Amino acid sequence: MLEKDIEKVFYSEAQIQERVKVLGQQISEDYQDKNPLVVGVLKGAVPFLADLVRAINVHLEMDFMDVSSYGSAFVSSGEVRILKDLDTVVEGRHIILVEDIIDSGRTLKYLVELLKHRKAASVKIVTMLDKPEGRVVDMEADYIGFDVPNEFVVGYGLDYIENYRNLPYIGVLKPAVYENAD
Ligand SMILES: O=P(O)(O)OC[C@H]1O[C@H](OP(=O)(O)OP(=O)(O)O)[C@H](O)[C@@H]1O
Ligand SMILES: Nc1nc2[nH]cnc2c(=O)[nH]1
Repeated sequence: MLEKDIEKVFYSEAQIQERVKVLGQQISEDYQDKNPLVVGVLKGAVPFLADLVRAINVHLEMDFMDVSSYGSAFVSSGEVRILKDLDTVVEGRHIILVEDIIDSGRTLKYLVELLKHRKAASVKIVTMLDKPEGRVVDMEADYIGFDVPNEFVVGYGLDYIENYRNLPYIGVLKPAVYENAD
């Protein structure tokens, strides 16, 4: 079972779901008649995006991008590459970028600049988690679920070598999990 690998829960399923509802209400108020394009950043944002769009009560469209910036399991390489681009034309659209976490800020900085270059009407960021102590570039989200300390977190989309994304809560792994990894 997955639970046995968890050392500490930072945010429970109930806390997350309650927070997602509030974010959805705020976004609904801010985006009336704007038909935003909600852009999920694969893969980590998928659980959050799935819950968030169902808490938003305005017309919207969805699309996805896949970018890679993580050199190893824990340390960002600093270089962002597009693995899957959007299918939608961005020019003139109000973009809501959905992320599971902002850590160094490099992924979002790259994406925001790209979308502005493509002449988006506006670009705003919603992230479930913000890790301010991890920041190496200047980047802030417009809507934030929760802050987390400078620890490697998993769950609710966040992985450790592709595992634990399906946990409905957010926490940290027991040290033994890392010790037993190859
Ligand atoms: O602020 P940063 O330091 O750039 O880190 C944040 C990014 O790192 C993770 O993605 P990852 O590249 O691990 O891909 P994944 O979503 O597929 O797990 C996360 O989902 C963010 O996209
Ligand atoms: N799983 C996971 N991925 C990240 N990407 C950037 N920071 C983190 C983190 O704390 N956990």
